[in-house]
Amino acid sequence: MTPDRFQRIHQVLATRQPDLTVCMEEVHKPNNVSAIIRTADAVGVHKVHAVWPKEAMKVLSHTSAGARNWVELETHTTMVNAISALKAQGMQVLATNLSTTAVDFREIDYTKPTAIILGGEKNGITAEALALADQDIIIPMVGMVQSLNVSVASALILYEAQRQRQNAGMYDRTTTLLDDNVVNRILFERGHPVLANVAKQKNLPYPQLDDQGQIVADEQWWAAMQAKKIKHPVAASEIKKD
Ligand SMILES: C[S@@+](CC[C@H](N)C(=O)[O-])C[C@H]1O[C@@H](n2cnc3c(N)ncnc32)[C@H](O)[C@@H]1O
Repeated sequence: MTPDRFQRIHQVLATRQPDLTVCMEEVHKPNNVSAIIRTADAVGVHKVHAVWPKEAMKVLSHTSAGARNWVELETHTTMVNAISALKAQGMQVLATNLSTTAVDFREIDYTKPTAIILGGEKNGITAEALALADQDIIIPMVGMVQSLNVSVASALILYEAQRQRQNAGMYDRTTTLLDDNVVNRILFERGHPVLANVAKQKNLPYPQLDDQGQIVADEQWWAAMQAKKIKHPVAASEIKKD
């Protein structure tokens, strides 16, 4: 990994907001999923959540957009599971809902740990998710059309969150809030993609990286690589043996 690339990844990770996320409830159109993930990346969301309508969506979502390489995706089998996981992380859960009781999305304090639930294209958010959420929010509309596209709605809300967090200095960081193990994994997968693929295919643990993002292959890791007869030329050149 070049020093420039390492610096760039480092800067991106420093501005990640682990306590801001979206949860897609049965959003099924790949272009919408991609657009939501792309906006999430742009405002510094580290991980998005989803409950997919069909099993097949899992594969689809994993191959959707370039931004998917930078934003983690956690899938849940039900909204009950998803919302309880988000609440367990201390997040306020906001349900985007086209109802008269929902509050204007700009009235919310997004500097608090926040998860935004987005509903499916056809049916919107389910009654189950609404019952579990802490608050309904709405983007006011005065036109003839009843609703916005779900990815547009997510972008408007995420950018309001970004604006508030920027004003609060929450992006002015030089070190990341993410866990060391998560940072190590991201730096390895993004900084050494060929070798990371080999490690994934061969089911090998990831090596530790030094403070410049270079691989430090300890004896055990090196032995595991040798045992699997890994001879990939890039792999060999990327490893700094202890
Ligand atoms: C196309 S809309 C779903 C419309 C659906 N017929 C309904 O009644 O909810 C898809 C999703 O986009 C989001 N959305 C669209 N317009 C919105 C608005 N004005 N306020 C808040 N969320 C909105 C919500 O997450 C919604 O579930």
